[in-house]
Amino acid sequence: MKIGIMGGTFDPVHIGHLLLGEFAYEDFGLDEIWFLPNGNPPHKDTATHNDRTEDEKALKHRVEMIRLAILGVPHFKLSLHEASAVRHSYTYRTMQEFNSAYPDCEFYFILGADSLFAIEKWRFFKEIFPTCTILAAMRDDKDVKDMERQIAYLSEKYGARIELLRAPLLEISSTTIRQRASKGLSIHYMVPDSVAEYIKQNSLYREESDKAGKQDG
Ligand SMILES: Nc1ncnc2c1ncn2[C@@H]1O[C@H](COP(=O)(O)OP(=O)(O)OP(=O)(O)O)[C@@H](O)[C@H]1O
Ligand SMILES: O=C(O)c1ccc[n+]([C@@H]2O[C@H](COP(=O)([O-])O)[C@@H](O)[C@H]2O)c1
Repeated sequence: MKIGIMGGTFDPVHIGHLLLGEFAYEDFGLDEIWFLPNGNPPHKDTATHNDRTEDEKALKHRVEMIRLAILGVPHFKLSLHEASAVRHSYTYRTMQEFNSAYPDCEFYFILGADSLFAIEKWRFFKEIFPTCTILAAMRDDKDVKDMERQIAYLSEKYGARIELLRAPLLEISSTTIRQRASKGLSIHYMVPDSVAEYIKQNSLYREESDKAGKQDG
């Protein structure tokens, strides 16, 4: 089996993530795409620092939104392998564990340009390359030439196997969605309807004063 791993923080999952998964699935003849939310990303400020309950609550929301976003798509699965708010999520470790647990599977790690250009800062990043082929999509200001240069650089220096993933360019990020939701602006069409509804129902990303107002009213 050929498995695509769509790793991310997914705070929240958006159509940019889903499109990467879908194009990787089709263009590389993959059998399944596993969405892999990281529980405790060492590199992002999702942790509420010393408040384990809040971290767990936030992780539960991120996981639930993926569950809703991929509902009814048989080739999209949710992997809870990194879904611990306590243990740090490191890609090298997860990919080594996947390789050991599923020796008959071939893994493809899907990421966007920002991740491809930052990968040398990841924990024990050289250990990732033997475990998978990386499928890298363009994003933001990185064009095909920038991508090809970075792919050639990582391939020559570390023997990495990296392919360019050609998916529609979408200037959408979880940051933009959180910012829009916090101001009460529409996030429709940036996330699946079910995810927009979940964010609304649970008052996610709202200013604290708004949440208090909602509870009062
Ligand atoms: N619009 C997009 N185009 C291409 N790649 C994307 C896009 N959005 C996210 N990705 C990629 O998906 C992976 C997971 O992304 P992540 O969950 O951090 O979302 P994000 O939108 O980058 O979040 P944030 O704005 O909070 O940093 C990363 O490898 C990232 O590069
Ligand atoms: O292992 C690491 O050190 C590491 C550092 C940064 C990012 N990653 C992984 O890269 C994927 C995309 O990360 P992000 O920050 O865009 O959500 C996700 O699966 C992260 O766990 C991994």
